[in-house]
Amino acid sequence: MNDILAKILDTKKIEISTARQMRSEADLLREAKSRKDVRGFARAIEEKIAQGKPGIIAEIKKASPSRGVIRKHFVPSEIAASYAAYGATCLSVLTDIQFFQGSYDHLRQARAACSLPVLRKDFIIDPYQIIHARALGADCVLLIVAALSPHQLREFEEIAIELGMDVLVEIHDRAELDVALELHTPLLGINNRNLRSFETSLQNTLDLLPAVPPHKRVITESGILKADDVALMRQHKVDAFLIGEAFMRAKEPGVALRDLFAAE
Ligand SMILES: O=P(O)(O)OC[C@@H](O)[C@@H](O)c1c[nH]c2ccccc12
Repeated sequence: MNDILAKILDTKKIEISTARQMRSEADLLREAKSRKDVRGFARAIEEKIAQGKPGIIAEIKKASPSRGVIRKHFVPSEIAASYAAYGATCLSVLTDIQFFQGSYDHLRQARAACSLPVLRKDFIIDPYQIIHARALGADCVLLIVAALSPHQLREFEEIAIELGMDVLVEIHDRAELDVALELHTPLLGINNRNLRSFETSLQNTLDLLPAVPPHKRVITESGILKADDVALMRQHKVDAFLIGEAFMRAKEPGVALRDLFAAE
């Protein structure tokens, strides 16, 4: 696996073993369980869609391996407040340090600045990170099928649910879809960006749609940049979106969100 995802996952292993030395899993678990402040992530999306509006997960990310630095003026609390003011449904906050210039503090600050449910956006390969997510305040975790075995996916979903969080399972192709369908979560993210090559095509969501059973909530992820992209997805009954770059490049991210969905 000589690709970007493989590099990220190798780095994660080191990050996690260092984190474990700083703080034990048992200690983290105590903190995670003592928090009684979970915000319903999946529920927020369903409520929006029930009102006939799109569910919008607005992402807070400073940089990415494919784009470099996306946003120089980066204040997570300001961005979160702006998203909330202009109608975002949920937040997604990158906590990966090495490749996305994220941080745990970004998540804490963003969540404290609004009342929206928050997804910890990271590459989860160890239960420690799920427990850490809740200790930080996350309401949902991302599980990437390309990064995990079917056994790990089931085990990790269990741990997240046990802590009261929702799970967004991310797929990229048909084989991954079949694995994801074994999980309980209704939230199915179809990434238009291949995490191995970083190429993006919205056609990826459209191609996989017919194979998705009706009880799953499809969230189209990555590469949604213009109103036409939103319209194309809505025509195909895709009502939930995960969008980062298009908002992060704008002066006022919330305004960009409102404008992108002005026709909806
Ligand atoms: O910035 P974009 O193209 O709107 O994409 C957002 C989000 O989908 C993307 O950041 C993403 C999707 N899956 C991921 C997994 C890890 C890191 C990042 C991601």
